[in-house]
Order: sequence, then C-alpha cells, then structure tokens
Amino acid sequence: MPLVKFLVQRLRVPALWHEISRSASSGTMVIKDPLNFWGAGRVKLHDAAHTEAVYEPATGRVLCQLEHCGPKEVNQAMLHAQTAFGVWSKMAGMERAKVMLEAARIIEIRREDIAEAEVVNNGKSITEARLDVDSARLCIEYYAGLATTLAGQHVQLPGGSFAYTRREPLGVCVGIGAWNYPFQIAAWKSAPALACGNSMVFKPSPVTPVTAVLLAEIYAQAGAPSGLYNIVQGGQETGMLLCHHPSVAKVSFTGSVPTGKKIMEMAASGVKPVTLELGGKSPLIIFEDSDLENAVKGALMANFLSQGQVCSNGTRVFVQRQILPQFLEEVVRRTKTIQTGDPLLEQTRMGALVNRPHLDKVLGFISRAKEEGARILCGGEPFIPADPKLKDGYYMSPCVIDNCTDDMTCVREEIFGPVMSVLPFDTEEEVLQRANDTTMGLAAGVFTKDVKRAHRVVENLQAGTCFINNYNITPVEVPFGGYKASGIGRENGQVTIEFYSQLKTVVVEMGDVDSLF
Ligand SMILES: NC(=O)c1ccc[n+]([C@@H]2O[C@H](COP(=O)([O-])OP(=O)(O)OC[C@H]3O[C@@H](n4cnc5c(N)ncnc54)[C@H](O)[C@@H]3O)[C@@H](O)[C@H]2O)c1
Repeated sequence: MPLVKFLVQRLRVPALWHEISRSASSGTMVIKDPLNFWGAGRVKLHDAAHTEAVYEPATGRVLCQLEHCGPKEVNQAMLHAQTAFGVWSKMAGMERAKVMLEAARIIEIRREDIAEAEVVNNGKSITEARLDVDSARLCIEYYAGLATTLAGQHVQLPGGSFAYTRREPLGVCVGIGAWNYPFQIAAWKSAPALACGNSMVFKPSPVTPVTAVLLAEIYAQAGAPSGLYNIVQGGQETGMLLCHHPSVAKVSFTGSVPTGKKIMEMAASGVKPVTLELGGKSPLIIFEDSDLENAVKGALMANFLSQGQVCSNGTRVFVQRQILPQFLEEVVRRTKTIQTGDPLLEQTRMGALVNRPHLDKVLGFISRAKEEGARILCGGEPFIPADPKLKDGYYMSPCVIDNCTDDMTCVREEIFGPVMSVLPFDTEEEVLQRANDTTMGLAAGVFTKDVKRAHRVVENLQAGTCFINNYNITPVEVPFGGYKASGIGRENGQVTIEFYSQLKTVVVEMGDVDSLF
C-alpha cells in the first residue's frame, strides 16, 4: 500500500490501542484494560469468578491477569447478542457487507499492531502473525461478498401454487477458540456467522485472550450494532456455561478432540448444531519421483509453522525408501538453519511455544520417542536465546526424528510442537493403508510428479483437506475441516454458509383448500 494512502487512512481511524503500550520489543507490552467485551465496549468485572495469569511466551513474564466470566457475565453477553440479532438479522446482505468490509479495512490498517499483540501473547514469529491477520481480513472480505448472495429457491407447484425457500440465520452463535491462531480463529468463526445475519458470543482460549477483543472493537467501530460480537473470557467453566445457555443457537468450536466430544454432548442436550474443528495427525507422502527440493520445503511447511502448533500439520512424513537418505540429509540441513528466538525480530522463523507446561509436554514426547527406539537427527532440546530477557521463554530447537515405526507414540499422538517423524515406505498401496491408519483425518499431502498417481492417492486418503505438491495452504475461498475424529462441518468457502444458516420453506396456496375433512 502506498505510504501516503496509508497515512490518510490511519488518520481517519481513531486509536483502538489505548490499552497497549509497546515498542515492538519482547518484554515491553503492557496490557491493562479489560479483555471482556459486550454491548458497545470492554467490560471490567467487579467480582470476577476467577482470575488467571496470562504469560508472554517469549519471556515467560506475566502479561496480564485474565478475569473469567461466570453465569452473570455470560448472561449479560448473551442478552446483548440477542438484542443485536434482532437488528442485524433484519438488515439486507448489502448492509451487513458494508459493515464487514469496513471492519476488514480497519484490520488492514491495524495489521502491524494486531500482529504484534498476537506475537506477544502467542509466541509465534511476527512474519507468521502478519499472515494470520491477513487471513482474518481476507475471510471477512470474502464473507462480506457472500452476504450479498444469500438467497432461496422458487418452486412451481400444481394449480399455480408455489413454494419458496428463505435462507435465514440461526440466532446467537457461540464461538470457542484454541490458542494457536487466536485472531484468525475469531475471524474465521465470526465472518460466516455475521454474514448470515447471526450475532456471536466468542470465548478465546484463556492462554491467548488478548487479540479477540481487538476484533470486537473493530466490528463495533465499523458500525456493527451494539452486541453483535461479544467476548467472554474464561476457561472450561465459562465454555460450559456458553454451551448450556438456552439462548444459544449453535456452537462452533476449535480445539482438541477430547474437548470437542464434550462440546458435542452439551450441544446435543439442547439439540443445537455444532461445528467442530479438532486435532490431527496428518500424513505427508513423498514419492521417489518428487521434486526433492520442493518436497523438503513442503515437509518443513508441514511441520514447523507456529512452532509446530498447527492442527493440520503433516507430522507423519512417509518417504519412499529410494530417496530417504537424500531427503533426510536435506531436511536436517534446513531444519538446523531455522532461526529460533525473539518472535518479534524480522529474521526469526521459530518463536516460543505457547506456555511452559506445553513445552514440557512436547519435550516429553521426544524423550518417549528415544525410549521407544526412534533416532533424533536434530533438535528436540530446550533452547535458551542469547538475549538475557528471553532466558525464561518457552523455546525449543525444531526436531527431526527417524527410525520411526507406526506404533510409536510420536507417530500415533498429536504432539503439537516442532517435531517431524519420518517413516520409510515401499509401495503406494502400503503407504495409503498406513497413512489412513489413524482415528484423525484433518489433512494429508502428497508429493509426486506423476499426475495420475497424485489424484489416485488423494482420492484414497481419508482427510478433509489434501494438498498435492505443497502443504498447509489455507485460502479462505476453500473449505477447511476434518474427516473422522478431526471434526464436523467446515470453515471457509461457500459451503460454510450452510453451517451458519437454516432453510425455511414457505408453501403458498393459490387455489382453494382441498380438505379431506
Ligand atoms: N481443526 C482446526 O481447525 C484446529 C485449529 C486450531 C487448533 N486445533 C486443535 O486445538 C488443540 C489445541 O488447542 P487447545 O489446547 O486450546 O484445545 P482445548 O480443547 O484444550 O481448548 C479449546 C477451547 O475450549 C475451551 N474448553 C475447554 N474445555 C471446555 C469445556 N468442557 N467446555 C467448553 N469449552 C471448553 C478452552 O477454554 C479453549 O477455549 C489441538 O488439538 C489442535 O489440533 C484445531
């Protein structure tokens, strides 16, 4: 964007960032203002049910104290959302689109501020955080476009009678997010929900509560009715209150499989639909005829984005035996060059894991892999950057493991860290059987120059998203979601409109009632 235009736009948008004082350096951001938001603004709780420390992964310091919402606060947020639903659902698609496009415009202007806040709370590199903010903006722009296209069908019936269908919103939707893509998840859930005319109460992960409230402020500033998009903070208890609330029309959840099952049970008791975006243990299959350079780059993209904390990661890398030595040599060489450290520095490619317990859990998987006979080719150690202010951060070196077998814990369980397990294979038939031998089915990838084989393989892979000759590309125009235990429903793409709306059939009689009585 040309600088002049950028400055003009900046001037037209009042500051949102009063709560943050920062200087784009880890260890300096201060967060003082409340992180809950309902109605028209942030809400300070006077008698919070529970407070919890939020950490900066890069330094290990306490960033702020999170106030958890209890029944009273959840009720208040729901009431605001219900009021907003009455207004928003009656607006035309063009009117809703106008607000959403304005929100996207503000996000574009605030890209750097949002990305920095995300880095400070989540630990991922600033380069990736900027792309997450872009994805959030693009998603809102995309669904703003679709908001104008929602329409029903006209069906001619005998005798001049007819029926038509109306695509209507569901009501107040609840969104519950994970900690790995906090701002992006908030946008991926709210954009289709709002485009369809719903309002939303969103609960971020208590580990990363900082940026969703920025999205709430942006929607409000863009002209959304008061209460359209609300943030309630908290953990499991707050999440359960939301799922059980009688006014909720739908629950859209991103998180782990065990929590997803509980969400589905809670929603089932109220006969409420769910979208579940859950975990994965995805396969990446590299055939001997692959372009090796691209296959190695693909394997790195499949494993090391966001410190490996990505649901769709291709963590089981199956390599055809003929090219295994060359593949391992190159993948290890490149992994060793990944710049790990302060996530706010431009050159950093791997920041800090999200918190200390999670880092310990990931390192535990590596110890277990060694015990079970796998070989660590590089990384897998705690990492302490040279900068003294980062010494208590949650860093580790990215890890490549070989000598893996299908029954090892590192191959069967979602590690959710920068750990690539490499497995040799011989034939297409064999690798397909092994790739599908998991209860999960979020994503999968194949590298080959044989176009027929590529399509034959993806046809037989049990996964919601398959990549051919690349990995972890998530354009907002295409659906994303899981097969098997990896989830229900989709995010992104046109189809998601169906998950945030319902169809009403209207039958119109043009003649007399032909009564049987
Ligand atoms: N498929 C996807 O699109 C996708 C995207 C990102 C992350 N994930 C998955 O998320 C997981 C990591 O995230 P996490 O550790 O935050 O997951 P988690 O399941 O522990 O928590 C997710 C959210 O659910 C809330 N929660 C926990 N228990 C709850 C309950 N009983 N009722 C209601 N809410 C409850 C948490 O507070 C949090 O906001 C990984 O398994 C990852 O694969 C999936």
